[in-house]
Amino acid sequence: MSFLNNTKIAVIGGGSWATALIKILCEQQHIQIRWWLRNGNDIEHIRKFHHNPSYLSDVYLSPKKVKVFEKTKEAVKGADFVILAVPAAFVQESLQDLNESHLRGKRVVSAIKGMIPEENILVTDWISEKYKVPLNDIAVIAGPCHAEEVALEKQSYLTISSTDAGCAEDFSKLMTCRFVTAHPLADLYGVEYAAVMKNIIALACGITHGLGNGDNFQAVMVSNAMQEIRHFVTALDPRERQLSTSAYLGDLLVTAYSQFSRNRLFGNMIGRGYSVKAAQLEMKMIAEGYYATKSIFELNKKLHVELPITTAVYRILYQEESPSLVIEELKKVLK
Ligand SMILES: NC(=O)c1ccc[n+]([C@@H]2O[C@H](COP(=O)([O-])OP(=O)(O)OC[C@H]3O[C@@H](n4cnc5c(N)ncnc54)[C@H](O)[C@@H]3O)[C@@H](O)[C@H]2O)c1
Ligand SMILES: O=P(O)(O)OC[C@H](O)CO
Repeated sequence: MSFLNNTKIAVIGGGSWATALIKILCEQQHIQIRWWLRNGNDIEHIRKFHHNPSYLSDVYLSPKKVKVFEKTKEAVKGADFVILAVPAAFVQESLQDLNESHLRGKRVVSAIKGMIPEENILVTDWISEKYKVPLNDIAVIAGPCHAEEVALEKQSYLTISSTDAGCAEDFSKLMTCRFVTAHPLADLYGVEYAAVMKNIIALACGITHGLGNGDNFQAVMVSNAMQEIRHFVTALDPRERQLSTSAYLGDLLVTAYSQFSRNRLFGNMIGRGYSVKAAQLEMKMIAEGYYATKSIFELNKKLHVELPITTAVYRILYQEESPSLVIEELKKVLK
């Protein structure tokens, strides 16, 4: 019997990505999914009707495979893998009832493309420091993949990155199904930082589009962004990496250009004149790039890497500078 049979997976989070990941996992024949959501009404609804009423409500969630829990402690009980799929800003609050013992012996997979705000550290580092999970038992899910397209069963690709090849390979098998191909990769930090930074770039693309700039300028910004990502990631973790592959460039492209991108949508509202508060209130979904901008900007105070796009977004979001003036200045430094 392969390890895929009867694998128990806890999923933490009730948003679109958690729902999409559960849909992918439900493609495995013998699997037990233990799902924690914070919203009690959603829990009731899923138990009764087998759909998440708040996100991707068309997705059927097989009751034979999916059990829903009110408490995180219950959800992680006996799990082989624990997937974290809440926005980074809420991960501490979501896991507050857990201690080291609850995650002992389990592999933890972060599906989060963000950093812990205030601490400015990667989610994987936070998990390994706070819960003493060995780094080799930690992985991240990356790649150009929107939950909305998973719901529609559109062919998608994921990258599972870990410092441990076995951990990445095992989890890739669980994530591969009729409409998803998952590949393992051994670049935990590179993949995770690139995923955080692409959200800032998508926000910048949204801002410039909202201001009336076109595809020509966006193409220049995306290509400059790859340099920005390369320099920053290399300063933190120097090594050979193929940044033109889907885990890095692919993810940046889908976020920068897709109609489904939360970060681009959020930026677009800012470009059209919304305040940060108004844009956040208007969106039911979370734009990770808002928090990431501050974390990367703060982290860079020690590294001093040239980050013109991130700096421009920081000035607009956190220093309330005029989007049009900041983007006009940015145009002078991009090549
Ligand atoms: N949606 C995607 O296509 C996609 C793809 C890849 C990665 N991700 C990543 O997955 C993570 C989750 O994003 P998502 O798209 O599922 O989010 P979402 O915007 O669809 O849903 C918002 C989530 O935030 C939770 N939330 C909102 N306010 C909260 C609060 N005050 N306290 C605690 N939780 C709160 C909601 O319960 C819900 O789980 C993010 O890091 C995102 O970058 C998303
Ligand atoms: O494109 P966004 O801003 O919705 O982010 C979602 C995912 O990170 C895409 O891979």
